[in-house]
Amino acid sequence: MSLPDEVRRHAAEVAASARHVRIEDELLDALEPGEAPPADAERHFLDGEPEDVADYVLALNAVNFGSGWFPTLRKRPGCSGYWTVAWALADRWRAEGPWSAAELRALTAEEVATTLGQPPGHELMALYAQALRALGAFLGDRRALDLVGDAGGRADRLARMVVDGMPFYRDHGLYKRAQILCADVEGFGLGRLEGLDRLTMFADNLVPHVLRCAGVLRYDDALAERIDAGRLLPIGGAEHEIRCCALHAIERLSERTGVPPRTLDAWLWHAGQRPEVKARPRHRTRTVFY
Ligand SMILES: Nc1nc2c(c(CN[C@H]3C=C[C@H](O)[C@@H]3O)cn2[C@@H]2O[C@H](COP(=O)(O)O)[C@@H](O)[C@H]2O)c(=O)[nH]1
Repeated sequence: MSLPDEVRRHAAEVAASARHVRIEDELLDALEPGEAPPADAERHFLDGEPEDVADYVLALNAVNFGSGWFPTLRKRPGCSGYWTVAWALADRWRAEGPWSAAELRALTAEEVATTLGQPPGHELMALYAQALRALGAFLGDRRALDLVGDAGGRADRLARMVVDGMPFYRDHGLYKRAQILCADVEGFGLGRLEGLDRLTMFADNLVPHVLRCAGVLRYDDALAERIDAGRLLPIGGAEHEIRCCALHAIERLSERTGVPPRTLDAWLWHAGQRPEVKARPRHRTRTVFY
């Protein structure tokens, strides 16, 4: 069974037995998912050689987590946590070029903090440095485009390669970051991967929040109060139910609309950047998975 199909089945099983989260099916039909986000050539690194852009996409995806710590990050003006990290990394690429695999293997938390404009002792910077060192070890003497080539143009294989090769991708059951990496390979123009439309939604904390704001996901009172009070949720349990129910709801919406889950995800995540959506607290879990 392909990795995305494994995720689809897992999420359906969790959604069927969820105790804290319910999908309001009739509101799902009424959902306006929004529209495709515009390319952002300032906050992303798009304007370089394909090899350098590929290295950027891999490094950015290696640190595409930390939402549980984002309220403690120094954000760039008008930027969310993700965009703060993406923009700072793009600036580094424009100023000094890519980190080579050897440089990745030697990265310290202090260097990562300096690059991203964060306090040196920040816990998330140590995790980012660990993730980037693991990327350097995983690449060996390859560059990012070589990795895409090794996947033989198949999204499922690329996803499994990074899950097998780097522990921080082992978001078992949902594999959010392994799947979004595949979408980004195509999204950043690095090549065609077959099977992209079989990818599921990318189970982070923002898309489920957009669904909650639309009434599609309903949390039980205790869970809702905890999230609205900004209290962290431990990994597993309710946060896993939230992510599985969101993913399962998007599967249903995809079946009805014919729009691939990865496209619905992009529209909804982009919609989630709106101030009125950001004004309401979403669930926070400190994990390397999203
Ligand atoms: N489901 C889903 N989750 C996504 C993304 C992205 C950005 N990627 C796209 C952006 C342009 C390109 O098209 C990339 O594909 C980040 N995240 C997650 O969000 C969280 C951070 O959120 P905030 O606090 O607001 O920055 C964090 O867990 C991060 O892992 C996505 O697209 N879908």
